[in-house]
Amino acid sequence: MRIDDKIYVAGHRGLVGGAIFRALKRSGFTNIVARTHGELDLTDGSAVAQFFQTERPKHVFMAAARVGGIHANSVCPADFIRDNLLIQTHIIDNAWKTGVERLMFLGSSCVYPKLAPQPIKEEYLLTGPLEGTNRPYALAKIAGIESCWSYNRQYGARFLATMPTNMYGPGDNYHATNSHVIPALLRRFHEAKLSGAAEVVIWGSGTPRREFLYSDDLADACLFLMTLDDARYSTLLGSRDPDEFVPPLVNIGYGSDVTIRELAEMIATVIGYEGRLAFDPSKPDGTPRKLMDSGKIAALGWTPKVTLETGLRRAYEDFRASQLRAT
Ligand SMILES: NC(=O)C1=CN([C@@H]2O[C@H](COP(=O)(O)OP(=O)(O)OC[C@H]3O[C@@H](n4cnc5c(N)ncnc54)[C@H](OP(=O)(O)O)[C@@H]3O)[C@@H](O)[C@H]2O)C=CC1
Ligand SMILES: C[C@H]1O[C@H](OP(=O)(O)OP(=O)(O)OC[C@H]2O[C@@H](n3cnc4c(=O)[nH]c(N)nc43)[C@H](O)[C@@H]2O)[C@@H](O)[C@@H](O)C1=O
Repeated sequence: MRIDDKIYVAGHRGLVGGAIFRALKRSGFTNIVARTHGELDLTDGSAVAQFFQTERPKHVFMAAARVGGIHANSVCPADFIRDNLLIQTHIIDNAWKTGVERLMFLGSSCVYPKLAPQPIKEEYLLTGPLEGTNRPYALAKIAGIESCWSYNRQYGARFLATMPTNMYGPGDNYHATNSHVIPALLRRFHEAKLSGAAEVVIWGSGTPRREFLYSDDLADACLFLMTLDDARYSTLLGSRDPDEFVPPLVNIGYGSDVTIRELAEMIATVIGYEGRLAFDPSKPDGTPRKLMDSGKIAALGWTPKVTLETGLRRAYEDFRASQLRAT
């Protein structure tokens, strides 16, 4: 990627797309194109075709998707599989048709089997059943990986799929029920502190383990991969032989995980909440553990910088700023 190449960031107002957009600006990239959801609905195939024909970006970061936490995935499975299949199919196909040179598709660690051995290596994809709450979303993401691989094999495209772990950071979705665990608990503990509530209820048993990566670190990893020299980038693009199971896939994780109880305790400390923690077993736990093996990207020279404690403090500042903006 050269500094003046035209780069399209899909989903640039989201958690991840926003971080990628900021990282590109910080790194001096001058020709970034972006559209809000209102300006370009990526589920509309002809609008997407028109956009690519007109703008002709050279590189694409695909951070637009229907995204949500365990509850949103459980109650809207049709929306998650439909929108994600449509968005990614339209972008990938039009990127190929208009000669995009490098494209990064963002999947998620939920593509791996529910009971995959830990830490999860890229090669564990499709080796076992998926977790139920997010199977439709995960299957769409697996189709995205297979699409990148298929376009690489059939058309010589150079599309790469990255699988980030659970993320958090500035601009997150702080909705009380549809969000991921970190933004949800930042809100809940903050409100409990303000109201003097004696306890905060946390969904599930508190025993599932999760690996959390700060969004600016993920953006840094995405730029790192997209700016690799051709020789090293080419090693990531998957096997030419469909029987050799090497998809164009790279895990991006933090390197260690915590239980949801430990996470809640950290958030309580960051916020200064001193009441009790209660657990609600009627809510789903989801996958028991999904710690990824990020050895492939580490071997290329990338590691994360922001610790979970620092990231949680920054995320809480962002939550408070978002509250002030809303008043
Ligand atoms: N957050 C996480 O923990 C993780 C995220 N990921 C992946 O990272 C990527 C980005 O996720 P994240 O930033 O968290 O999600 P967000 O919900 O924060 O952002 C998604 C963005 O996509 C846009 N978008 C959604 N639907 C459409 C559409 N039909 N047309 C145009 N734009 C659309 C949204 O716009 P609007 O809000 O206006 O609808 C929003 O800007 C996704 O591919 C996700 O799977 C992977 C692992 C973990
Ligand atoms: C990124 C990832 O995000 C989702 O998968 P998930 O890892 O289960 O993410 P989550 O953040 O929603 O929950 C993590 C854990 O935390 C517990 N938990 C406690 N209290 C709250 C709570 O208040 N909200 C939420 N959301 N979870 C809570 C919750 O019960 C679960 O055990 C998928 O959509 C999937 O598609 C995906 O890719």
